[in-house]
Amino acid sequence: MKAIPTKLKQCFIIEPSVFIDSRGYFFESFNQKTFNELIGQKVDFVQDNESYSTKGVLRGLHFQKEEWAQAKLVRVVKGCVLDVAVDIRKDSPTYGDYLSVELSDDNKKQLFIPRGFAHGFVVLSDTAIFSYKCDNYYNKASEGGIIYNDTTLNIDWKLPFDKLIISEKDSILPTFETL
Ligand SMILES: Cc1cn([C@H]2C[C@H](O)[C@@H](COP(=O)(O)OP(=O)(O)O[C@H]3O[C@@H](C)C(=O)[C@@H](O)[C@H]3O)O2)c(=O)[nH]c1=O
Repeated sequence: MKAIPTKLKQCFIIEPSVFIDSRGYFFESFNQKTFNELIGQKVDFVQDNESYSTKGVLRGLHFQKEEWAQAKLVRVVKGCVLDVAVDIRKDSPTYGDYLSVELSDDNKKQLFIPRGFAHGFVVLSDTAIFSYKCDNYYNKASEGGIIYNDTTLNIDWKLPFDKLIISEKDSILPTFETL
């Protein structure tokens, strides 16, 4: 397993070691000890989530506020998504920068997104199963978000806006400037 640093401090691309033989493949999708050593921090994941979406579905950009903030380790079990993490740590030199990475069942990449980020993804394949670990529990009252087409962030979602499928909740999220 490798952890590749990104332009956003504490945000890592994780590449698992995949063992292929005549039966198929095997890989450790998570190993707490290796993971904590590689990223140089101790993260205690407490909740696992999975979602299924069709092509063009965009979920995000989401975060939980203050003491309910969540670090996430995200991956794709089936299909391909463009995953986006936005640095919303006000004291960060990369405040307002975003990282986008294609995650797929083929490349098996994972993205570790620390607390203090907004997160979202768009499905590029016909369907996708998205799976992720969180280091804090879901708390509806502390949910926050940023609108996907925010003009300050100017995120390239790789699909035309008229092909996107977005929940009612996500289509009325506030702008980055209002954070
Ligand atoms: C996120 C979440 C949702 N729910 C419920 C609330 C709601 O009725 C239903 C669907 O919720 P949402 O529409 O918020 O689901 P979704 O848009 O998939 O939300 C997720 O988006 C991605 C981008 C993230 O980063 C996640 O942290 C999470 O915010 O599931 C839980 O019970 N537990 C959870 O942890």
